[in-house]
Amino acid sequence: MTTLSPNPSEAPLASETQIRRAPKVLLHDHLDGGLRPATIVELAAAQGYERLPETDPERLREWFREAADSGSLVRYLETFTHTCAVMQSREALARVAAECVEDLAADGVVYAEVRYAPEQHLEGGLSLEEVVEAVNEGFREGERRAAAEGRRIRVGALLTAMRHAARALEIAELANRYRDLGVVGFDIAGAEAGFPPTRHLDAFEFLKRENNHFTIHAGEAFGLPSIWQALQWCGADRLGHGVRIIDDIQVAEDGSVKLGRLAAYVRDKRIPLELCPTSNLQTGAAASYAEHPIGLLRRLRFRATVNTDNRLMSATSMTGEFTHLVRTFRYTLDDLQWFTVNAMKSAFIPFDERLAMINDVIKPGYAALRSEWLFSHPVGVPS
Ligand SMILES: O=c1[nH]cnc2c1ncn2[C@@H]1O[C@H](CO)[C@@H](O)[C@H]1O
Ligand SMILES: [Zn+2]
Repeated sequence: MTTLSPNPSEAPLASETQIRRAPKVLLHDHLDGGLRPATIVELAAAQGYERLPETDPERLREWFREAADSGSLVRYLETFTHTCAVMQSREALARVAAECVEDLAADGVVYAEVRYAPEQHLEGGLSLEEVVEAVNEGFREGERRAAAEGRRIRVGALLTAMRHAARALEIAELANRYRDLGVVGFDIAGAEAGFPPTRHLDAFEFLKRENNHFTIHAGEAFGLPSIWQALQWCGADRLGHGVRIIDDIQVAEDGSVKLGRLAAYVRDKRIPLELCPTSNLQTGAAASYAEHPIGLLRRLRFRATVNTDNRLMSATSMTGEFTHLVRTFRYTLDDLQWFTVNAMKSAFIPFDERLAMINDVIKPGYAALRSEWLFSHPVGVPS
């Protein structure tokens, strides 16, 4: 008896090599959370920054992972002092941005929205505009280097305002000014508890009047009220994390599920959730991969996406995140394609470009991987 196709109920799990080669889309990645450790060490030495906790790149890599693994978002965020410290000149910003794109392309990411807070890069005397232009220049350089290596990637910038500060309107205006110049949207980040998104209502109202796009970090360290405000007061297009929407979902002992009004709204309106599993384990938003709400949210068909958040602090990559999920939830290539298409549908670039990415890049990429088993054995011989 020959097998015509893999039994769907036993579809093979994606291997790590397949996952790396699969086209991936990343919506939530911080530029200042993804530096190469060797670059931090070099930039610090060149700039005379003497406060790095380690000067050996491998020890520094480990220091970031450990320091970020505290169970608290506030402690996690303290580690960014060192990355931001070395990102204060045009050259440093362009270099970090170019390397970011190269690293994402090598990981098989075909489209990414990378965010950073321009207001955190002014200590060397740059203006907000110069910061944005330096990062854009780096992104374009990274795309060219990736193309020269035979890798295709497109990267858009999201400008973040820090929620404890008071510059959100200014940063939103900056995002709007650079809208057709490499910046695709706006975000707020930083410590969540005590800094509700409604503090920055003027920025969100401005962007809505301009028909512009924004996401809001909400429902990570703080729960449903933060998600509710981000959506119903501020009008966010997407939720950065949003993982705590789980607090509004009840699963009974017989397995039946009841959604509260907010969770139902999020699912019905197809609000994208920028989930970042490893980051959530570090900040205490989830106890383990197995208990991470992404399993349930995927089953309930929320618009769930998979993201890295901070590749340095979380010692991760898109391949790493997908690999953890495949091992934990036994996801197949079909599941990974589902997350990827969800992410591409939720990107802030124009609809026709999203559609072309889905139909001409993502689906053919997964189809090629899925069909490999056909060519792994001679005709007439059972696989
Ligand atoms: O998971 C997160 N939650 C909230 N804020 C974050 C997270 N990761 C990074 N940042 C903050 O965003 C700034 C701009 O990139 C970073 O400097 C960090 O303070
Ligand atoms: Zn984040």
